[in-house]
Amino acid sequence: MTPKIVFDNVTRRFDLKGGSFLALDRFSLDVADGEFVTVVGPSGCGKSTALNIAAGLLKASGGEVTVDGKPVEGPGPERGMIFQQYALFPWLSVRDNVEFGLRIKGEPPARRREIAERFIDLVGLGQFADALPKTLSGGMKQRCAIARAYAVDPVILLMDEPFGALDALTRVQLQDQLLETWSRERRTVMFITHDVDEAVYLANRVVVMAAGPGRLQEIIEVDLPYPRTEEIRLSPEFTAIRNRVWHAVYHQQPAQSHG
Ligand SMILES: Nc1ncnc2c1ncn2[C@@H]1O[C@H](COP(=O)(O)OP(=O)(O)OP(=O)(O)O)[C@@H](O)[C@H]1O
Repeated sequence: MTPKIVFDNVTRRFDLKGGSFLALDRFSLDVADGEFVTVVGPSGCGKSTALNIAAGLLKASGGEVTVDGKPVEGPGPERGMIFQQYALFPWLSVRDNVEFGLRIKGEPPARRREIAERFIDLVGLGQFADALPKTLSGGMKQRCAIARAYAVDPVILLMDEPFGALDALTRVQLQDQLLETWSRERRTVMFITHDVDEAVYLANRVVVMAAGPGRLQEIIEVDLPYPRTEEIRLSPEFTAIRNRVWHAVYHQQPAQSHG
């Protein structure tokens, strides 16, 4: 089967005074349709750079990203992006935030409302549909951002540390909610995190990156069944995979020099 997203030797340099900085060096990865891939690695290893190139927010200096075989040339409605900072419109209610993308898509009002309600319920914000973002907790805002991203029906979700700013309990709840939504509304997900447990708990595969320059280090299969549960999280099998990922992230060899 053709992969959904292909990173083919993607390189990104940033211009600096007196030269350039290699942020991502020949990064290659295939993400299958419906797959949940998490990306971990030390700060500065190019995780966001890679994701932003796939989102079409940043251009590659070399190589390319394709989605369904077509080169990414800019943002597109089939790719939804969720950031750590919730990026909600503060003057719009939860419902209007979720409806926003549908409005741009040209959905008629009744249909917008119906879709928005479904996703607001799905993330457990049914009672807060009329609330403004400033009255919500961080976790609720992030659930609203997830509902908004899902509502426009992107086949791909690109998530950059979406739970990074949340407390541990809310984080675990949102992980379960995201997996539940993912299993119902099957999407291809690429999810950046600094949290090794989160990376293993969510993923089919964990992509470990290395810094200096940013590159692919190792891909680790997570051979654990879905639905993921607390039992799985506490199982020796989970711990074994977590330890492998931990080792790959925290005991990296320096890059081999290449001309
Ligand atoms: N616009 C830019 N100009 C110059 N350098 C940049 C720019 N954006 C990113 N970089 C550099 O590229 C490298 C990779 O950045 P990136 O944000 O992709 O890393 P990351 O792995 O997502 O890091 P973190 O985990 O800290 O968020 C970093 O060293 C960063 O300083």
